[in-house]
Amino acid sequence: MSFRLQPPPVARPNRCQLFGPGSRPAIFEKMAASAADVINLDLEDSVTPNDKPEARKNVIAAIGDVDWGTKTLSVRINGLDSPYWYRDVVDLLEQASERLDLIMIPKVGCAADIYAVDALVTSVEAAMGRKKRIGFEIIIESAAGITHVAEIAAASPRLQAMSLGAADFAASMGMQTTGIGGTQETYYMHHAGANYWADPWHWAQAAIVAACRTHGVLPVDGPFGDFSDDEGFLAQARRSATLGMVGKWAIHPKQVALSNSVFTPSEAAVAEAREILAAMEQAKAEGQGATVYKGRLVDIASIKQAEVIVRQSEMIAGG
Ligand SMILES: CC(C)(COP(=O)(O)OP(=O)(O)OC[C@H]1O[C@@H](n2cnc3c(N)ncnc32)[C@H](O)[C@@H]1OP(=O)(O)O)[C@@H](O)C(=O)NCCC(=O)NCCSC(=O)C[C@H](O)C(=O)O
Ligand SMILES: [Mg+2]
Repeated sequence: MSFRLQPPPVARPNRCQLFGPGSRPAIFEKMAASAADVINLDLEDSVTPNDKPEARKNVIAAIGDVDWGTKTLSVRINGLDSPYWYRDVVDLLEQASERLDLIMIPKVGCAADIYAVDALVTSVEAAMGRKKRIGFEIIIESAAGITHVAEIAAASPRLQAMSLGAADFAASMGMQTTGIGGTQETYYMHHAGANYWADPWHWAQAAIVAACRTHGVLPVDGPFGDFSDDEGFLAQARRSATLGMVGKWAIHPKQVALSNSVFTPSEAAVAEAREILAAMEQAKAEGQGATVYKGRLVDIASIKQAEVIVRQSEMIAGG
């Protein structure tokens, strides 16, 4: 470990973030009744320009009126390249109840984007005498965003989570696909007459996880567009979890249970992690830094790996 310790991220469950357009208030109660840990009411790309003012009003009313239980409640504002974002921030912080937890900033390209929103949020919060400090979550979904991901992760103490937005990311990168996440038919290796699919999102996810873990931010996988493909969603989510991401978006309610199933450590995984911790306690008592568990090496690093799983499960049980 470096002299600089890796800061822990905020301790709250973030296994699934369920999205819904702010222009569709009929689904807000259904979102609140879902098993998602985080609710994202959208003012950005799922809302047409004509509907933006009405969507803003719907969202502001729903923040106070709907019973969101213990969920983390987030609103995705419009991008800084639009004429809408400042009004989103001002109206939300002047009019919405203190139940609002987070603002999600889309299409972040550099740390200064977050600085700009932070300055406006800080000013309106102070002017309104708001007691609860709003947190931020952001989306990496452009070539600039992934290039500057490390400085973005360090940009504000308000920053709690960072997602990969596969659709805008693919567009910004000029990728030849209209798919949102998951396997891409044309991304494969060919060997001895057979095709082997590779994962075009892997490098961006790994960069996001590294930046987030360095700065104590939760790394989250974004949308999987084909909501009729459960197996495809599960495969994508399992890869993300294996890389260190803590959760995934749902763009349809049927994806919530899938996401929760992947990002909740299984009983077997937790039991094994506890056994590894016990085996290492025993090894320590015998003056050993390493031992054998089920025929494989476990050592001091294994303690940290096992603790990740136990901590996740305890935090989810407590949350
Ligand atoms: C995708 C949808 C438009 C589908 O809506 P619909 O046609 O109504 O679906 P169903 O008929 O299958 O709905 C079944 C029941 O579920 C309710 N419902 C639908 N959607 C939601 C929801 N999001 N939350 C809760 N409940 C929902 C329906 O009302 C039906 O209920 P009932 O009649 O009582 O059975 C729609 O799901 C939708 O709008 N999804 C969210 C879209 C969105 O927010 N997109 C933005 C995020 S993704 C993105 O922005 C890309 C990213 O930035 C990137 O760049 O990668
Ligand atoms: Mg997007």
